[in-house]
Amino acid sequence: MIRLHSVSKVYPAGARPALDDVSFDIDKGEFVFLIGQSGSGKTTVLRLLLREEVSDAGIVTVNGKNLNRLARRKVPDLRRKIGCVFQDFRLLPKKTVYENVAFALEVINKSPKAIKRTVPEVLDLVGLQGKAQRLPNELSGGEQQRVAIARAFVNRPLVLLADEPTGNLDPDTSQGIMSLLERINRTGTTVVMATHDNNIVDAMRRRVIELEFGKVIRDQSRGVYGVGR
Ligand SMILES: Nc1ncnc2c1ncn2[C@@H]1O[C@H](COP(=O)(O)OP(=O)(O)OP(=O)(O)O)[C@@H](O)[C@H]1O
Repeated sequence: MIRLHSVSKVYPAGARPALDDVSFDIDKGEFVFLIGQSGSGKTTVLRLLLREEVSDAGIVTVNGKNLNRLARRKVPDLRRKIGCVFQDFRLLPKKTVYENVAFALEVINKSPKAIKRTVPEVLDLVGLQGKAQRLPNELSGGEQQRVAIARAFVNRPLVLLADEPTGNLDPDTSQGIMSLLERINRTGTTVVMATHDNNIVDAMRRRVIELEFGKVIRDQSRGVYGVGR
């Protein structure tokens, strides 16, 4: 589903490469943690997968497409296959929960009928039944992240990328968000999550890819946060 082959990335203003000869494969349906200190390159990996950045060397492949060669007009198609969740939720503040999720379908021209059917289904899935008419600022952080996940997942993407999704949440709330991501993963969606949260990584025992100064220093199935360095 995802392949990085000898990928390097140097930002124009960057003193050293953000990624330096990084290679790994992620199969369809895997759940992978990307860990590493601040600045180790985790977000850069996610940005390459979304084609927000292009690698300087090596090949990035998503769903069989070489992103280095992907025409600009094909980028929206790629992004439709990838849902994204961030630490800071990024909801539209003046839209309700329902509208935030519906908007993700409106922009890809889904019919009003399909939207009416799908949005309540996905709000149910994330445990927000009954909160559809709330505004984001009327929700807790955990609930806001559930809306963000609903929005990312409503289009049934092949891949869900999550950049520190629990970074602003307390441990209990984080646990709930992780259960939800696991559920989404069980539907067959590949999940790649960048995180600093050692408790979560240790509890989940999923594949761990660790970066340090832009290099992969560990790639372990059923890994924990701090072992194997
Ligand atoms: N737009 C940019 N221009 C210049 N350098 C950048 C840019 N974005 C990131 N970098 C640098 O690239 C390196 C990798 O950054 P990246 O954001 O991928 O790390 P990260 O592991 O996600 O960090 P964090 O955990 O803090 O989010 C860092 O040295 C960072 O300073």
